[in-house]
Amino acid sequence: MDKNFQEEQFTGIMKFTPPLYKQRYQFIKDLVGKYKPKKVADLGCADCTLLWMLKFCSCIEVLAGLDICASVMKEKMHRLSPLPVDYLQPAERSLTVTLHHGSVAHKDPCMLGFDLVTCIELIEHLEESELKKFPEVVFGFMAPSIVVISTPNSEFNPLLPGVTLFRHPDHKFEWNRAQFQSWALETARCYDYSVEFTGVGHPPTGMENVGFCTQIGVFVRKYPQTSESAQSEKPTEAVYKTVFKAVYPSLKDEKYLQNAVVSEVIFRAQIIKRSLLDCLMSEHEEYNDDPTERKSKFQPSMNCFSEDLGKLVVEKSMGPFVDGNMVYIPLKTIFSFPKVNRLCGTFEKLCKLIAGKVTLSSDGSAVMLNTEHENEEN
Ligand SMILES: C[S@@+](CC[C@H](N)C(=O)[O-])C[C@H]1O[C@@H](n2cnc3c(N)ncnc32)[C@H](O)[C@@H]1O
Ligand SMILES: [Mg+2]
Repeated sequence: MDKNFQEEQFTGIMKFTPPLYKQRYQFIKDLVGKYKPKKVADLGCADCTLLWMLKFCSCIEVLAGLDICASVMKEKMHRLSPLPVDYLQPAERSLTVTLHHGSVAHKDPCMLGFDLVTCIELIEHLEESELKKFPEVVFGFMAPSIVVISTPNSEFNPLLPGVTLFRHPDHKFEWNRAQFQSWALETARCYDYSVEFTGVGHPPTGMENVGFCTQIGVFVRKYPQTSESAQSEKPTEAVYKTVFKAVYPSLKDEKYLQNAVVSEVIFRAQIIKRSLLDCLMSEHEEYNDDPTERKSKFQPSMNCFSEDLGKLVVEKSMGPFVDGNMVYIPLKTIFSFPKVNRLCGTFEKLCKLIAGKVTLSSDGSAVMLNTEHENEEN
């Protein structure tokens, strides 16, 4: 028996493991993993569960949902808001999530420029007049690189207990594989897409001829969109109503980048200061000399810092030192830490981001920390 399908005596209880809706969402997640789209729109997004799952895909920078029913979208849309952790540790990517109230039978410029458009269990809910307009809106107007459409495969229905006509009372139709494939092939031909058919929800052993429980068409646009074709028919009027918008904190935003860099610089400087003072104290104990005299001329060997995790190779000339009550940690040393390096990119950017936020030596080349605070803490 197939591993994701369990059945008892065929006419008895049948259930998919994982549940079919989860298999559909996982199919989309896998596709996102494969194609790495930046902008994804989910049409007929209902309670936004798929969008919520997709917000964790780090390639995605724009997520949009559309549904004709505003109340179902609003039910759990708070799940799409940033969490406290998103502010504490802003991600490197930017992410904007928007929900629109409207119909897939209408064009709206907010749906332009997407890489992937998903329509999961949507088309069978469309009235005949809406279904007629759907290809022109999705493939002609939105024209994303990839469209995924899933819909029930009616050939599987005899295996589902209790299903007489349709699987759901709101379904306007349910197609067999030949019907779906002929509609999909004609749509693909008309709008210059290729289409491949697959599905989720395997039939039980011996019943393979009925096909998947959910049939899926993956449409890929044949030619890259030219700016001319993208511009050719832009309606001036927005018809959808935006019901939700969240802009996630991101290191792409200078404000969050500055916070992250300043905290990292202070954190690194504190660690170096502590190692330096520990070295100083152990050398003092070893030689039993006058620590104040030693302190003022102390320039440690880099061995003191060799155990600092993740530190790049540091030249001896970059070494930190103590002068009087101040510890000087050269910015070059701090820049050599991988995380600081990655966040800033260039040394100039590091200097710019911390200017006015971190106390620097008069020539601006080193972070200055007071040794006094160290003693107060102890
Ligand atoms: C069966 S639900 C599928 C929900 C979701 N895609 C999923 O897979 O869990 C179909 C959704 O399509 C929405 N819908 C129906 N007609 C629509 C239309 N013309 N435009 C946009 N959404 C529509 C319904 O409100 C409903 O939320
Ligand atoms: Mg349905």
